[in-house]
Amino acid sequence: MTTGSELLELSPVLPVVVLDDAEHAVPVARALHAGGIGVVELTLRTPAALESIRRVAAEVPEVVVGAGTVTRPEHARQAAGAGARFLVTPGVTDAVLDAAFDTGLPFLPGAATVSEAMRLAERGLDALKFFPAEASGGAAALRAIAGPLPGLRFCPTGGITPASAPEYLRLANVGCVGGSWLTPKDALAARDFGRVETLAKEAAALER
Ligand SMILES: O=C(O)C(=O)C[C@H](O)[C@H](O)COP(=O)(O)O
Repeated sequence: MTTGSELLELSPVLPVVVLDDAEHAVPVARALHAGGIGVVELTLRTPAALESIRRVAAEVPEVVVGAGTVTRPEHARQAAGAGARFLVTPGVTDAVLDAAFDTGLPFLPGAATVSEAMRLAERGLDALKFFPAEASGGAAALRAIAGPLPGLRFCPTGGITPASAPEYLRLANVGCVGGSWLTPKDALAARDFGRVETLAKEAAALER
């Protein structure tokens, strides 16, 4: 996988995972894989994130691990150093964009408006994260954007549920959806990785 567009093809759902404990990283990645999902976005929101990326990259190579919540240039460099194979940002600044390009990794930059999407397209990007998806108009907004910007494809994320995912996945300009529902906080705290596997199975079966 070398481009953002290819990243969109890996799974109907890109699991967005917040880990408080790096000990959970490998069992979560294995549970997702057992459920049929071979990609995971570990968010850089917790002190455990970089170590978690390192562990999944080293111990679960069958899962493509990436870093989410890349909001500062150094995040991009740190994530690449830890072994992340892609980056996801909720939005962009020029510095974050430059740092993401510098890593050479595929990445999904966040955009919530037509103007933001056009700026990213000008930089040669054709696969974007639509964030925050539900709050920014949801599937109706993406349907409207497809008219003027037919060359762009999206991974809508933010407020998406198993119930709302199918409507997004039916859109021609949606490659996959992002969501945190596959790894509920209480399931992780209880080390209930079987639940993660079950949720992954249901997500992997979603049609697009
Ligand atoms: O951390 C980031 O980089 C973000 O941009 C936010 C996440 O993608 C969403 O918080 C996931 O959304 P939920 O599925 O609604 O929990």
